[in-house]
Amino acid sequence: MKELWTTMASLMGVLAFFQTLIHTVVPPELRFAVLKLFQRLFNCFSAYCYYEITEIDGVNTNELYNAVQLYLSSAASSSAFTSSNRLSLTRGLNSSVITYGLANNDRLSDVFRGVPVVWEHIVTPRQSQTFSWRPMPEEKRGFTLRINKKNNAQLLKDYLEFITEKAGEIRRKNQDRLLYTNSRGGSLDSRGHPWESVPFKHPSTFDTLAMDPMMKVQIMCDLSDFANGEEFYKRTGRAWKRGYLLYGPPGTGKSSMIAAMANHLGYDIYDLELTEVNTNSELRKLLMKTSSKSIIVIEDIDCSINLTNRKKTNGGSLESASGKRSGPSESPGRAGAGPGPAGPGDLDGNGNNNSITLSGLLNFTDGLWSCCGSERIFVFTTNHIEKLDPALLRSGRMDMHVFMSYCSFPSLKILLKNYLGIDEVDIEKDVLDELAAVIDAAEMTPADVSEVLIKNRRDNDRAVKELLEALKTRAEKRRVDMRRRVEVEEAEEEEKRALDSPKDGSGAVKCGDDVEGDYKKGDEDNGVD
Ligand SMILES: Nc1ncnc2c1ncn2[C@@H]1O[C@H](COP(=O)(O)OP(=O)(O)OP(=O)(O)O)[C@@H](O)[C@H]1O
Ligand SMILES: [Mg+2]
Repeated sequence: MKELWTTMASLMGVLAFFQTLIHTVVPPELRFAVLKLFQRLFNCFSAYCYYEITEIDGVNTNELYNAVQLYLSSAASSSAFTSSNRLSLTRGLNSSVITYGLANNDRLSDVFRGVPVVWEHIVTPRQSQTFSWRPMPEEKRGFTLRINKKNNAQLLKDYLEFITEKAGEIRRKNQDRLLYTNSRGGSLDSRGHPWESVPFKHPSTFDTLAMDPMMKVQIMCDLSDFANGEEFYKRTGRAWKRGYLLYGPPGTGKSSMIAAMANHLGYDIYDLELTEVNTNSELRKLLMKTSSKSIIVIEDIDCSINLTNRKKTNGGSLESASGKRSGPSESPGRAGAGPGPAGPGDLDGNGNNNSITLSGLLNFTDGLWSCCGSERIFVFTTNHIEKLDPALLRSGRMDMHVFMSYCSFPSLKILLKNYLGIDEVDIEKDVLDELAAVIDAAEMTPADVSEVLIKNRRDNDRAVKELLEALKTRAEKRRVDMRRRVEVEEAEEEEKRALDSPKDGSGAVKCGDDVEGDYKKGDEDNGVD
């Protein structure tokens, strides 16, 4: 120990000697160059390489600096005070997340593929204000990366790529999602953007979503596979996109599922209001202005556009897909026509297709234009799947069809946990059995169940009792309705049979009867062409 201190003292002495020597012998204007020379000499003998990443690269912001800052913020928060005593804390506008950062002139160690590296955050006052078109910060900031010389350049490249990727992930996680809408119609904002956005704060997650647990896991895995599937999509030559069709009665959680998907993946949502889109080319422009890592949603697709008369619109839409006939400037007639089921899909007086068609929509989701970005999910919702054109339903078009059903017993357990904070074990056995027995017959939506639970959430016993009552009443009403319907159907059948049977009651065809005429009449009655 004593020897170490002696060596250190002599080293300090040597350094002090050299410093005095430089100050006395070397003229001030050469001092900087001499110091640089010494630094180079020192670097030759050093086992480390140093890389500087400055905040501003010339006059532009250095993206790598921002990425490193974000990456180190997560490293700093995970290793907390173990390697660094001082951390800076920030919270961005519109964000509810607090970010840790490396304090000025502090350092942090990291390990990449088993290789230790050290980051230092260097902040110095900016000395001379050089001329710039934009005001420069008063401080000069940069990160210095120290890495062992024996590690090759490939490692550095991989490490920086890893940091950039990680930073993107953190950025998405930290920022609140954005919900975009095209409710302004075709008009653009000052930046030429057709979408308006607001922070997306929907709290729905897969944990709070009441649905079949198996299906939930399947959808979550599918989403994760999609998000991590860049390599797979590249290898198989498929566009990196996925389509989901959510269908089921109102109040079964289709919109909640979309919010859960966005929160699960950290994607933005583009809520496409089809009734605000006038032409196929407008639709394409909207698509081109969406970002990757987003969910493009068309809610109530059966109500948004007349998708059934496909034959009528097919020819025209091919024209518009080629970009020759449609476009706002070429379709003034449509501009004031207003949306609605009667309008879309029709040809105008000149025979041009100046409106949005099914094939335009399919080009949007499926055709070449759908690939003008990547990592995008299309979600369509409908309450009436039977109303959709088979072209939309055929396999491969929408990758997953998800039926959002009435509240089942497993879903009920999730809602009880969400709203009342209770599990099965907290409910009396016979009440639980009654709930299980009546839930399917009641066909109550999760929205209806939630209403009952919210109303009584201050008193759990009362909430469960009221829910059971509501379920029983609903099940009984359905049973009565069903019986009545069967009776009406039977009566109608009976009446029809009585009308169909020949007056003499024999039913036999006699000579001279107009057989052909009778068949024709019957066919007409049945609506056969
Ligand atoms: N499966 C569910 N899990 C949890 N909550 C649900 C579920 N379904 C409905 N809810 C509750 O009911 C409300 C309405 O649900 P949501 O808007 O998601 O239904 P929807 O299927 O989109 O209905 P619509 O077809 O009318 O658009 C939500 O705010 C949510 O609180
Ligand atoms: Mg909805």
